[in-house]
Amino acid sequence: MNFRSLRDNFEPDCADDSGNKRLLPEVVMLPPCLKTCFVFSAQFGTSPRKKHSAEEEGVQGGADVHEDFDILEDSEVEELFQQQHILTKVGSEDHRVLVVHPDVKWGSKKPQLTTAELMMAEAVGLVNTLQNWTVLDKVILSTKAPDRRTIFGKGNFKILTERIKGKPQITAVFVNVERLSPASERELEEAWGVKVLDRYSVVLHIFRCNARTKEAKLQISLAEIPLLRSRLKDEVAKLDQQGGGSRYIMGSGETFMEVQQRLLKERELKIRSALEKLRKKRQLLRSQRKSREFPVVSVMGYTNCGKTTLIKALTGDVKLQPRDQLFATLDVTVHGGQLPSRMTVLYVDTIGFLSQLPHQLIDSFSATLEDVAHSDLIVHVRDISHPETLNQKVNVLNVLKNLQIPECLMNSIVEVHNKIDLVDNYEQSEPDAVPVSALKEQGLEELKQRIEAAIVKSTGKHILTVKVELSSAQLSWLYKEATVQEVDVVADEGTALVKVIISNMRLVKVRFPQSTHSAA
Ligand SMILES: Nc1nc2c(ncn2[C@@H]2O[C@H](COP(=O)(O)OP(=O)(O)OP(=O)(O)O)[C@@H](O)[C@H]2O)c(=O)[nH]1
Ligand SMILES: [Mg+2]
Repeated sequence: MNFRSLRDNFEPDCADDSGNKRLLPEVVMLPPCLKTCFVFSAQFGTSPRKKHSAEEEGVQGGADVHEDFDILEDSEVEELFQQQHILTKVGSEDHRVLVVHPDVKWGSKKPQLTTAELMMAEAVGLVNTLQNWTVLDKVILSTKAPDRRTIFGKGNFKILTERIKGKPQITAVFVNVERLSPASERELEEAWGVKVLDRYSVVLHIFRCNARTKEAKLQISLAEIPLLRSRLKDEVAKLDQQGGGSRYIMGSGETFMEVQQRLLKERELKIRSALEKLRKKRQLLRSQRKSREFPVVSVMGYTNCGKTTLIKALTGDVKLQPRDQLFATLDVTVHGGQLPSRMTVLYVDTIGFLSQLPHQLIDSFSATLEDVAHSDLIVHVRDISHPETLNQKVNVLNVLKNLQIPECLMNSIVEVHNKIDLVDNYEQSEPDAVPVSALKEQGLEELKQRIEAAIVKSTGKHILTVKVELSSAQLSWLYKEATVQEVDVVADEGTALVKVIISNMRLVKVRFPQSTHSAA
């Protein structure tokens, strides 16, 4: 018996004690491959048929979940997202870039688990992610003290300067360090006569180009505040040298610096309060999802490892658009999918991680990542074909630790080795990892089974089949309290075998016979 006929057959049973017609299980608006099945909501009510679609809960569809947030005007967000003049140095123009990687060979600043060549490759990848930006030249130069203003010692600095001067086509130099001080940036720009960028400004620029939703735009604007602050200090220091920065502005009783700082503070407060509004909405969506008992699976991993592709393969959501680009996904989006036992889960697509991503950048995205701490399971996707796959794993786990993810979630992470199609003779090095190719849709059934087992464990759910008397209220109780997966009516007995997924808490209340009981 299929679910549609079930729904038709059992409609008369769905009246509550007061005689009101109860809500029937609704079709959840899931991706096309799932549309044929019904998800029986635990939501019964006395109100007229109120549709509880997954879309209402922020489940996609593909369209951007946060676009539905109507609590903030577009113009309000756009105003806050407008690039500030102190930051326009990255601007909208195209760039021909020289990438320089300072290689620290000794001491505590020497990077572990990676090489200068791999770090250079990642820096080049960042530039190539930007449309119309090209890498014209690249060079690795050693340095003992990357913190000094000119990054390099005299000899290497001279070599670099000559190289830049010898290529007049170069419009910008990307120094692959986390953050340059404004004074250092200014000194280098004066010496080289071109724009000088660090990792923070390049990543921020990528974020700016990829931001689609209000939340992403606000988070980026927030991440820019520290940059604005340090640049402001530098500008004022420059003005002071010319004898102007600390002067009072006529009639205001404030110096130029004080006015600018006040404006910046006001801007920061506006952004934070706008983000807080979105956060409240997010909390609401989260609690709605919880009350519907859809388990939530957060899909995390290094940028470009294939998170979006994997969710697309698991859910069939054709609107998802994986891209060979760093930070293609900047917004947390939620997509419904089904596990082997027909349990519906919500996959959360998240922003990717990057090594040496400045903390302030991560902090500004922490509200987005708040959802992760509230999920039932984390799936950690790794690009197993990447030469730095191990380093990337360490990086992701470190960020997760810093996000204060509950220990039980950290201990139950399902690790996925993605892109096995790109590895010749792939051999599983870590027995607990699940090998897949999200692109070629290989290994997905095994992965779904692993996810299901982990979800059942983490949520304390049970999958069981119970026998119900059709003349009693047992069936409607199950519809209300559990996820009904299958109903087999034994017509001459007046009974039905009902396969359900039920939480531990509700299981205690089940008083009718269980024919099979698989606490999976
Ligand atoms: N060959 C191969 N390519 C894959 C596989 N999975 C993903 N890709 C490719 O890897 C690139 C990145 O995929 P995405 O799914 O956008 O990666 P992501 O982790 O969501 O990236 P960000 O959102 O930028 O962090 C795309 O070009 C995908 O087609 C796979 O299993 N095999
Ligand atoms: Mg993505």
